Amino acid sequence: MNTVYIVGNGAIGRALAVSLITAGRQVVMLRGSRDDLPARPETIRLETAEETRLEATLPVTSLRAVGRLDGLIVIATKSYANPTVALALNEKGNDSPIVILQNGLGVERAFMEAHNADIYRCVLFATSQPVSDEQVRFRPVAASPIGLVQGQAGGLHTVVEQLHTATFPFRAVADIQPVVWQKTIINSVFNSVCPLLETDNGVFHREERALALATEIIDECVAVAQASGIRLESRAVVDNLLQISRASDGQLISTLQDIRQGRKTEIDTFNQEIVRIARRLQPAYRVTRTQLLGELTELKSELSQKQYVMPPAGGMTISDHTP
Ligand SMILES: NC(=O)C1=CN([C@@H]2O[C@H](COP(=O)(O)OP(=O)(O)OC[C@H]3O[C@@H](n4cnc5c(N)ncnc54)[C@H](OP(=O)(O)O)[C@@H]3O)[C@@H](O)[C@H]2O)C=CC1
Ligand SMILES: CC(C)(CO)C(=O)C(=O)O
Repeated sequence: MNTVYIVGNGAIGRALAVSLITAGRQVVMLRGSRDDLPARPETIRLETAEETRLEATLPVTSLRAVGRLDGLIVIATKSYANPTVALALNEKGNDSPIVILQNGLGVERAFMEAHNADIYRCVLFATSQPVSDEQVRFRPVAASPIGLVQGQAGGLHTVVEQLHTATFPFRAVADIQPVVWQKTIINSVFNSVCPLLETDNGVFHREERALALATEIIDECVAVAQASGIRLESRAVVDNLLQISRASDGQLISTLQDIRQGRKTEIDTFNQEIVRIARRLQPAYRVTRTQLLGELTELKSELSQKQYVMPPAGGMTISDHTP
């Protein structure tokens, strides 16, 4: 049986690990951000849509501690870690296929530059969030599509079979790029507007003005997608945004959680990547709303990392950030 190596012991990586182990597959979890941990078993509980709880114990070690990886490699880290993770995999002389389970445009680039292996891209139609140190709440919305971005198309169905379970479903698609664009445009709206308004994902189906702003951003980004040869219509993206807004009413987007906890965000692979692509077009496209929202989100993240503190009675202080 082929081992599935999951890099990134976060909300998505853990949900995938439990779904695979409880279906009888072989899994090793590789920590992406830590290389100082001894190998040890870890028990993870998964709360799924039907309120059923699945539990699995799996080996957890660090990416740097393992030797050559012979199996299927799944990348479930945050995308800003990709250059470092791709380099660490490259140092192992690795040629196992890689599947990238991340949001964002161009997130596969670091792996394509570092590896000759087959590289697949998945667009996640699921939400997953930690409930405690051992427990994750996971909700699949639909089977997550996987498509080839580098290498031989013949392996796609085998890769999907290796990852697909009833708990965390996947499906093969011939062309993943339109799906990547649609989801990235949706992320460019959710992951900037919600953190800036300090509100939950439901705002677009509740508030007409928020939906009007979302539609303007979507129109800007769809024009860039179409000029880049991607078949995508604004109406379909707006409908999908509204579905997600209704389904995740009350939930806080990951970017807002990242900002509140002083962590980096993935906004560079959403708004800012679309801005870069728009600039390279001949003639260049202007995506002013998308760009401004991306820049404000980046700035908010930077300020939170510098630990600006807003005291309750107004006036701002800057806390001492001596490391
Ligand atoms: N959660 C969700 O509902 C959804 C998530 N996604 C996407 O899935 C991907 C994974 O997200 P999610 O699991 O929620 O994220 P989490 O923050 O829960 O986990 C991400 C993992 O990334 C690793 N990581 C973070 N920083 C670094 C670093 N500097 N170097 C190396 N590794 C690092 C850590 O792995 P370790 O702990 O092993 O060190 C961390 O656990 C993201 O691209 C996200 O946008 C898409 C749709 C929905
Ligand atoms: C757009 C959304 C909210 C859909 O799950 C998402 O991608 C996320 O949770 O990061």
